[in-house]
Amino acid sequence: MSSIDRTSPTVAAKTASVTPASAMTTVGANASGASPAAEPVMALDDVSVYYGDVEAVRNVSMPIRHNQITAMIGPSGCGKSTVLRSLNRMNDLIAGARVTGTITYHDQDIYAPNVDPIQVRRHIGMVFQKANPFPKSIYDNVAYGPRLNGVKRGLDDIVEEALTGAALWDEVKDKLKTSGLALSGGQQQRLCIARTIAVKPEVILMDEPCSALDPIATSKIEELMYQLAADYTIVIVTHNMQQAARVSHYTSFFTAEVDDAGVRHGRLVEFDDTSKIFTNPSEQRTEDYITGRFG
Ligand SMILES: Nc1ncnc2c1ncn2[C@@H]1O[C@H](COP(=O)(O)OP(=O)(O)OP(=O)(O)O)[C@@H](O)[C@H]1O
Repeated sequence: MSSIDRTSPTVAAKTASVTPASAMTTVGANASGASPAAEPVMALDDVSVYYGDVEAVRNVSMPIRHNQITAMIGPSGCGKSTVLRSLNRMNDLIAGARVTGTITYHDQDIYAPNVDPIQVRRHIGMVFQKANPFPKSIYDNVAYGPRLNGVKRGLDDIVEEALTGAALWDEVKDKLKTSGLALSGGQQQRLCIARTIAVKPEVILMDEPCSALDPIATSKIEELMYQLAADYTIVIVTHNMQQAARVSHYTSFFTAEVDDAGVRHGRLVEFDDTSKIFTNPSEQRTEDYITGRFG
């Protein structure tokens, strides 16, 4: 296997039911809309991530379900970003980082020796904490990935479609030649989302995409996430529990534990429907965290 196949029959049918974000505004009020029927697109099985000799995250197992939004929450340093980066092999770019266990995408091990990480990232895209447009025009930012993939024709349509999908088209359609860096922070983040969806990934990883944004720009991105979930599977790391409760269908709660040898590791405490995590979690540690008793 040298490439990654996203057309597995296991996810041929779109099974998600998406609840409008506006219907989910307060912590605990989330009707979740989690679709138990949604097939996993990805699965983590006993995943540990090391930086050199240090095991930063230990034994994580959870599914990432098709066209659902999965949030990762937990206190600082518990390994949320580390796990997120392992989902599209971004950790490969960090010297000394190593993943054990299995992460599959459509039942294919993305760390198998014959899998090309660039192919993985084509199917599993990423949006970072700080918007990072290239110092290029808005058009060229969005066209960058398709051009890299050898697309020469129909770029105008691809750019319009991606900017429309990222809820930015109306704001920029008359200034496509303007630098992406001239946009506001929230617009830059939506430009980065447009850049990501222009290459039509199936999964979008978002690492605290709103942490640098004001509340209005944040609510636009949250609304956008909900729209994107009709077509994409999204995994989001967020420090903001209300955000996790508002936007996600599933939530994984991580914490850091100190083992018998005194070494600190990130652990997945609980994974469940977001509504369950925020109203009736199974673990005391989850309840303590979401009620603000620690973290
Ligand atoms: N590039 C790296 N090299 C070495 N150690 C790292 C690296 N990145 C993260 N770590 C360590 O891995 C552990 C988990 O970090 P990570 O950033 O994944 O946690 P997090 O839950 O996302 O934290 P935060 O919420 O503060 O962003 C921490 O102990 C951190 O110091």
